[in-house]
Amino acid sequence: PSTNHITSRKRKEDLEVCHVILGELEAHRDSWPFLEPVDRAKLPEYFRVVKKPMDFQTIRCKLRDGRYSCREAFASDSRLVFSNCLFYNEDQSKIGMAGHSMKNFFEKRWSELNR
Ligand SMILES: Cn1cc(C(=O)NCCN)ccc1=O
Repeated sequence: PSTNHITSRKRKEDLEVCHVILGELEAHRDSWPFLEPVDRAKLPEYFRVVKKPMDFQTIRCKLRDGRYSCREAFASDSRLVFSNCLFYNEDQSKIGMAGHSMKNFFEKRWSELNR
């Protein structure tokens, strides 16, 4: 029971950190390309090249449904949003620049909350 108690407290702390960061990502001025899944109807080729699409709405649903086992699983989905973006978009494009901005913001806040 004691180890389970620790893991459940740790898990609660992990989920809290994820909620804080996700809220900040969603509220960021440069979040607009990432708030919802890329539109399959508008960009069919996107789904041919990006094997694991991810976005903040999907992350929000997974967090709400308790589908993140730990904070690192949340971090890896967050990083997937940014790596997909920088793979598909030119660095100097509007969406590419938003991706760099959001990636830098995430990594800064992630390191601050995990210090
Ligand atoms: C992340 N990402 C988003 C879009 C997009 O069109 N988002 C909807 C903006 N309203 C296109 C390419 C891409 O990599």
